[in-house]
Amino acid sequence: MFDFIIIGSGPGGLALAYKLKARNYKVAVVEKDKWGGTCPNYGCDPTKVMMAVVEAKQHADQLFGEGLSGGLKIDWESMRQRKLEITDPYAERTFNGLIKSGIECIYGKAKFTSSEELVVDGRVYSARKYIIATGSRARHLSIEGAEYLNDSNHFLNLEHLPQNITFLGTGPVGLELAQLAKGAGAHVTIIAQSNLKIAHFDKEIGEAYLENLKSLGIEFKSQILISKVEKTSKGLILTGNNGFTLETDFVVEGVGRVPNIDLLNLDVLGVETSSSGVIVDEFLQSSNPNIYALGDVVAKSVPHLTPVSEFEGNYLGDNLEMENPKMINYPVIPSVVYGSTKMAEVGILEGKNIKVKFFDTSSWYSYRRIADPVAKVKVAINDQKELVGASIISNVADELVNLITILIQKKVSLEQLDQMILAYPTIASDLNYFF
Ligand SMILES: Cc1cc2nc3c(=O)[nH]c(=O)nc-3n(C[C@H](O)[C@H](O)[C@H](O)COP(=O)(O)OP(=O)(O)OC[C@H]3O[C@@H](n4cnc5c(N)ncnc54)[C@H](O)[C@@H]3O)c2cc1C
Ligand SMILES: NC(=O)c1ccc[n+]([C@@H]2O[C@H](COP(=O)([O-])OP(=O)(O)OC[C@H]3O[C@@H](n4cnc5c(N)ncnc54)[C@H](O)[C@@H]3O)[C@@H](O)[C@H]2O)c1
Repeated sequence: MFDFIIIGSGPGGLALAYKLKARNYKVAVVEKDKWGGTCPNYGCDPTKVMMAVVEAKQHADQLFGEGLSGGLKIDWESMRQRKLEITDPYAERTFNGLIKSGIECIYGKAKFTSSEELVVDGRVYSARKYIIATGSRARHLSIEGAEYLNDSNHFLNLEHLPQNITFLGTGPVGLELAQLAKGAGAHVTIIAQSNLKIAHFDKEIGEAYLENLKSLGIEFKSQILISKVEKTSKGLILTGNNGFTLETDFVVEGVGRVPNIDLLNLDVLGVETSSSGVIVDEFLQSSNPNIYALGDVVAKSVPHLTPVSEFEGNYLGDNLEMENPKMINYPVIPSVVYGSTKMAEVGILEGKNIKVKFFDTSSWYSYRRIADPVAKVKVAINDQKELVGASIISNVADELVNLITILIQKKVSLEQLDQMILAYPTIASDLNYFF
């Protein structure tokens, strides 16, 4: 009998496993696929390793004629090989790390029985408490010819890059993978089912991000709902509303994700779920007191991101079975859509007594230096003169949003910032201009 069995070895499950082990509990982790979960094997890490190559080329292109000459070309096959070399060893390293720490690793598909036992590929295990950390998987459209649609995993594993690639959806999956395909030389189209906009992001910054993608040569088709995919001798034909048709070689769905709850047989334990995942309270406890959930599998309003899953894993690791557990209290959470030009957002941008300031930073020295093509920052400031939110587009938006996140979370004032010396010229040395 274990104290805790964690189902899923993604960033959330791992953070929790190590915390509970450090508290001397008997812990097991169950995994049905690659140890480490989505982020290192199929998500954040493989996409950003490949993006580094695309970024390097675009940064060089930005300086073309300004001291740089000659052209660079991206080779998909070696870019993919580099990704495999960096990310492939991760699963084995994760497994070895767990074993070395004395955490039991159980390989296979987990499923509950009515007596609160866990069956993993026919073997039965039990624990005092279980934590569901099973993440999510790509949502697939149910349309005619759906078998010709691919998800992000298929795209990232392509040995050769097709000439014409079409992405469905303008979420981060579609927008980021489209830039990898375009950077490596494919003709790329993104199809949006509604008007062109990027959900949750500031309208103006989102529009600037889409305009930048168009300037790179990515084509957009808006208000198109694809209803059929047909295979022909030349490739694929997509059919949509209003007589829309498009010939293409390869289609990638970036139409959201579904929680991995269906395999677990949660109904027999009275665990409440919705189509968005496991329903939990502010202690991450489900409607069955012996079952908790964390990470992407949870139905929640905070974003489904790696650091959020890790935060929840650490939270449970510190609070499970403590006499006075604290309620989970999320800090401000930054989100980034990557690319050479990145879009990033944190905190709030409107509200009572909040003033919004807009800066076109493309003429600032830090941005001129790298010939950043689109650089804008919107910040929100409260009546205490503290930053409470920001929306950013630039080559360095990911770094800037993290710095602003620290300022917001720690309520750093301009006076406090002025007491610090930060290396110049860097993105940090501009921070006091935003107040
Ligand atoms: C293409 C892509 C790019 C992304 N890029 C970023 C990014 O740049 N930054 C970012 O923060 N986030 C990014 N994400 C999101 C990030 O990957 C997830 O938020 C994160 O991995 C969630 O962690 P988790 O621990 O909740 O679940 P997961 O990492 O999904 O882990 C869950 C694990 O549970 C296992 N499992 C499921 N069911 C069972 C079962 N019945 N039995 C046993 N095991 C089971 C799965 O095999 C999986 O390994 C990206 C996602 C994708 C798809
Ligand atoms: N940079 C990052 O942090 C990053 C990168 C990639 C993925 N992720 C995470 O992965 C998850 C999934 O991302 P995603 O982009 O797949 O999902 P998403 O939910 O963010 O976006 C889905 C998109 O698909 C569109 N859509 C839905 N149905 C459609 C249809 N029938 N036809 C065309 N378009 C349709 C939606 O309008 C939306 O634009 C998110 O939780 C995200 O946080 C994060």
